[in-house]
Amino acid sequence: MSSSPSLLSTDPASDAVRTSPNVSPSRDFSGLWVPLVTPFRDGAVDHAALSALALRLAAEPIAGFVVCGSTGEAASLGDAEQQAVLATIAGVAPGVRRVLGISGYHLGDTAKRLRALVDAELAGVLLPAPLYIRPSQAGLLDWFQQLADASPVPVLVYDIPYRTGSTLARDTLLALAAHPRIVGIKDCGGDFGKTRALIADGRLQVLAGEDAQIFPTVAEGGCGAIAACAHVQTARLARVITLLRQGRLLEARALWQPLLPLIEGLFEAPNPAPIKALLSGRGEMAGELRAPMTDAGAALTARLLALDAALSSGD
Ligand SMILES: O=C(O)C1=N[C@H](C(=O)O)C[C@H](O)C1
Repeated sequence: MSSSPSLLSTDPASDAVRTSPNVSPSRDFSGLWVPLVTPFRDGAVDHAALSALALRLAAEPIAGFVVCGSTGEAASLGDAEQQAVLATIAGVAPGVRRVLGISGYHLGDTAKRLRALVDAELAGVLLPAPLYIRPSQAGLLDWFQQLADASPVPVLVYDIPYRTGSTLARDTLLALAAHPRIVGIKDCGGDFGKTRALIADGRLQVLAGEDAQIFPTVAEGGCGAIAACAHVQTARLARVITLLRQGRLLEARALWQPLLPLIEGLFEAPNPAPIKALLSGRGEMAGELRAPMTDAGAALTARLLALDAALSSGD
């Protein structure tokens, strides 16, 4: 897992693009975010494994953690469990910025949960469209505006139609960019024209939300990524983003292309089963998931372990 100087280390000047110019630090979400898995053991959250994972990743060049996102299996965690997960991460890595995933379909309840975060010391919240309902664009606009009004911290819109059932239209996102608390988007929208339009507009920070889209998104002007693959090969991924933001395309591509088989493998079964299997194979946690999630299977796990090991030995 070590990274050799030849590929990954940097001279100070080469790492100059760490944050976005002209963006206040508290509203800057650029860089590589790790949407943490939630380790389970014998059916319960394994806080020891979670602490060890957060500590390991805190030493890597990341922008922060996304807690209780889709990769964190938030849908299978009760409220008390979510709070405990957040507390564990804040306890072991207090210096690492935290974004909390908040999803739901009841506007009032979701707003209440947001208002309750006033003392949670979060960098932001990650907010998807209401699940299951499939409202009109006007309804979606209203959902995000009302929740952004209620949020005590900056909001990243989570555009993920294949999970929520709702597509956020380009004009809806551009209208949301006018809200003072909406600062960015985690882009799983599957429409690169929309991605480009948001980057060109410039008001929202665009973060790739699909692991395979990290390179094209940042190469076209996005500022980072929230990606499950960042649990492993973290320094290499962070370096790809830094190099792209510096316009060093060929160097970035040389680091990126060897990652693709691993990234593809990590999404051959529903996320987060493969990344949990890989972390389990590395001895970092049990590979347990909560129903209805099912495990990644022995063959995929073995392939992921081999790909990860080969990347690490080639650094
Ligand atoms: O947890 C997340 O946030 C991520 N979501 C995507 C998903 O919905 O599976 C994938 C991404 O790597 C991380």
